[in-house]
Parts: sequence; C-alpha cells; structure tokens
Amino acid sequence: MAVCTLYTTTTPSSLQSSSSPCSSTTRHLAFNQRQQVIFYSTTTRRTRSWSSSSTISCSAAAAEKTIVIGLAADSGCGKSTFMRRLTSVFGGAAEPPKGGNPDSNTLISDTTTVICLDDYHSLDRAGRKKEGVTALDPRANNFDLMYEQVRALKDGVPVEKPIYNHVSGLLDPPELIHPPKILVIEGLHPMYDSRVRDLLDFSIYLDISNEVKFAWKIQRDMAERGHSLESIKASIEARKPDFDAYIDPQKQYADAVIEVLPTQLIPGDNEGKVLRVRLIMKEGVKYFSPVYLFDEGSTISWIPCGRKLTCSYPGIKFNYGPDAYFSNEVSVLEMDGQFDRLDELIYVESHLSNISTKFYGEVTQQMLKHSDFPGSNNGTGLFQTIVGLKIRDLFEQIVAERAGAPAEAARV
Ligand SMILES: Nc1ncnc2c1ncn2[C@@H]1O[C@H](COP(=O)(O)OP(=O)(O)OP(=O)(O)O)[C@@H](O)[C@H]1O
Ligand SMILES: O=C(CO)[C@H](O)[C@H](O)COP(=O)(O)O
Repeated sequence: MAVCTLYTTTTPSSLQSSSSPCSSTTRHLAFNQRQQVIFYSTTTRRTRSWSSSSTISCSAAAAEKTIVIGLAADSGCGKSTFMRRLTSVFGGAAEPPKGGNPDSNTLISDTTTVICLDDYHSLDRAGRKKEGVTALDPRANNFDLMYEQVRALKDGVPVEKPIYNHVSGLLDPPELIHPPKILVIEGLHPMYDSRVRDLLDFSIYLDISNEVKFAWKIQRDMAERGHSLESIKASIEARKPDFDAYIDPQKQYADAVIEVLPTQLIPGDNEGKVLRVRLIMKEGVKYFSPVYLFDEGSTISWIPCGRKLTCSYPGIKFNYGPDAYFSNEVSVLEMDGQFDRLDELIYVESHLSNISTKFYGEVTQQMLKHSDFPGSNNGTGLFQTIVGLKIRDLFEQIVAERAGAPAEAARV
C-alpha cells in the first residue's frame, strides 16, 4: 500500500462531506493498489490556506512500518551528541528538512528521522511564564498530538508536526514529516505518556547525575553561551522539582539506561571531568541481548591498564554483572576512568561480546571517527556507540523478521 499526502484547496468531491476548506485538519490519504482512498486524518493546530490546485506526494518508505526509538533526558545531557553517534552508525549525514524552517529541530538522514519532542510544547515561552509552569511540566506539552503523530508515522502516514522555535521561544508553523525507516523521538518526555510509550520499539534514558549535569552546564552555558554561574545554578534549581516529578521517573521504563556519575577512582572528586558510566540493560527485551564482558551472567571486575592499554592517573576500571533495576532483571556494564589513546580501545572492544558489530573493531572505528564529540574518551561515548550498534541490530532483526528471513548481519 502506498501512503500519500494530499495538499489541496479543492476538497475532492468524495470527501466533501468530511472536509472543509476552513477546517484545521490536514488530510492524509492512503491509497491501496486500486487507488481507492483509505481515509486518515491528523488534526493540526494551524489552519491551512487553500488554493485551487492539488498535489499528491507519495512516500516510498511508507510501505514499511516505521521503527520507533525513544530517547529521554533532561536538557543539556547529551541527547544531540548521542543522536549524532546513532545516525553515524547508519551512515550518511543527518540534516534539517531541506528548504524548511532554519530553526527546525528535526534531523533527517537516509535511514533515520530524529524529532525533538520540544516541538510538542503546547505553551510557548511567554505562555509558560504567564502560567507559571516549566517546559518539563506535562501541562506545557500536548501529549494527545504527540501520540497521534507518532502513531501515524509508525503506521506509515506523514504528519504535519509543529515546531517549537528555541530561538524565538514561539510555536512556528508546522513542518511535513514523512515516515522514515527509523523514527527517533528525543526529548524530555518520550516515555511519560503510556500511549506514546507503548509505541516505542526500544527506549533509552540518559541519566546524568546532578554533579555531572552541573559541570556540563557550566562548561556549555558559561563558556559557550556567556551565562553566569549564578544563573546556571538558579536554572538547575528551578527545574529540579519538575525534573524529579516528570522526567526522572521515566527511567524505570527504559530498555537501556546510560547512567553518568562522578568517578570513584579519585576520592572526593567533584570536578566532573573523570566519569563513572554505567550501561544498564534490561533482560528479556525482544531483539535486544545485553552486552557482556568476558562471560555472560558472571560478575567481573577488570582493570585493563598495562601492556595493552595506556592509562594515566587515575586509570580505568570496568565492572560487569547481573543486577536489579526498578524490580527488573538487568545486566550492568560499568566503566570508570578515561582512555588516553583511542586507537587502543580495540583491546577493550575485543573483550566485550554481543556488541552487534559487523566487523572486528567497528566500535573503535566509530569512536575514532568522532573523537571530537564530547565523551569520546570515556564510557559515555563508548556506551552511546554500543547502544547505536544495538539499535541497528534491532532494526535489522525486525526488518528480517518481517521479510520472513533471518538477519544477514554477522554479529560479533
Ligand atoms: N559525554 C559527554 N561528556 C562531556 N560533556 C558532555 C557529554 N555530553 C554532553 N556534554 C556536554 O553537554 C553539552 C550538551 O550536549 P548535547 O547538546 O548533546 O545535549 P542535549 O541534551 O542535546 O542538549 P539540549 O537539549 O539542551 O539541546 C555539550 O555541549 C557538552 O558540553
Ligand atoms: O528543557 C528544554 C528542552 O530542551 C527547554 O528548556 C524547553 O524546550 C524550553 O525551551 P526554552 O529554553 O526555549 O524556553
């Protein structure tokens, strides 16, 4: 079945009864092979202007069901960096929609489309100020529309998604989003609403501890955006109650959590430069088998520093083992410390199993390719890369299953 979007002023006669040129409904029409119209509609918050011509654009990718990935984290916690690592695993560059709003938050590559859930803010900056709510408060977000549109995309139907403009703080006119092979919904609330949560094929939560969040915020907002230390502290404090109430609890639903904590290798460290990073992987998730170190299910503590891995102070330590997380059975892989030489990462990679690489050294290659990304010398970059490879593997398994054949990818 081809799925097409109809942009028209002249309402087709067959739809006259259900359509009005003044309505705020964008009509998405699905055609079956005999060109009969299967009606589908998505309500948008904008009234379309109607002219005399009609254009029908068909999306080739829509014949396949879109796989939906959710990535949750607070602002400034590395979502964009993770997205760049993920899209790189699939190849090709991710860019904003061509010819669209220059302030669009969407990133499109051949395989993936990343949409930012800030686009579902129902209140703009002034509106939030007036109502006295933060962007983290569910009352500032339109979960009905989020659900409708993610469901439509999953079903292969294009949508007109609103845009929240981070520059102006206003809600801009919507942009057309076609169903991709992989849709990533990233932002504050991908797992907050149970209807949206149920649409996710895989979910990730970036759990950055307060100490580290503060260090990153200072680094970015002070150094790059000219904010004062006091204003950064005040902004973190102001967000905290809503963060604790609405964002943090989502981690219980995530299939994988990347937890970022201060190092334990330097007693009393509060600089936030050396990090202890934990990859918490839920057991029993379809199409996802946790990564392991040396021997699956055992408990391992490993210091790889020595002849094959150069480490300066305070060194590197890995831990791996089974655990429980919000009453779920999980496997946890932990790395504390940072790499001195990324090319030597191959030594660590060769001791990890189930990493879903297509060739020996793929993790190291990805890390070297993006050595300028934040976190490339520590567990954040390593685990984000591995989760990217696991998502590719999950995607290939689902596609292969739909085609009725086992996945071809040789997995290490
Ligand atoms: N792994 C990391 N190690 C060190 N610093 C990091 C890491 N990830 C992110 N940062 C810091 O946090 C900043 C924000 O990262 P990024 O833009 O990826 O986050 P984000 O969640 O997309 O932010 P926002 O939602 O505000 O756009 C970076 O500029 C960097 O200073
Ligand atoms: O938490 C956020 C998600 O990135 C932003 O703070 C939210 O989108 C509000 O944006 P703005 O800073 O433009 O008021």
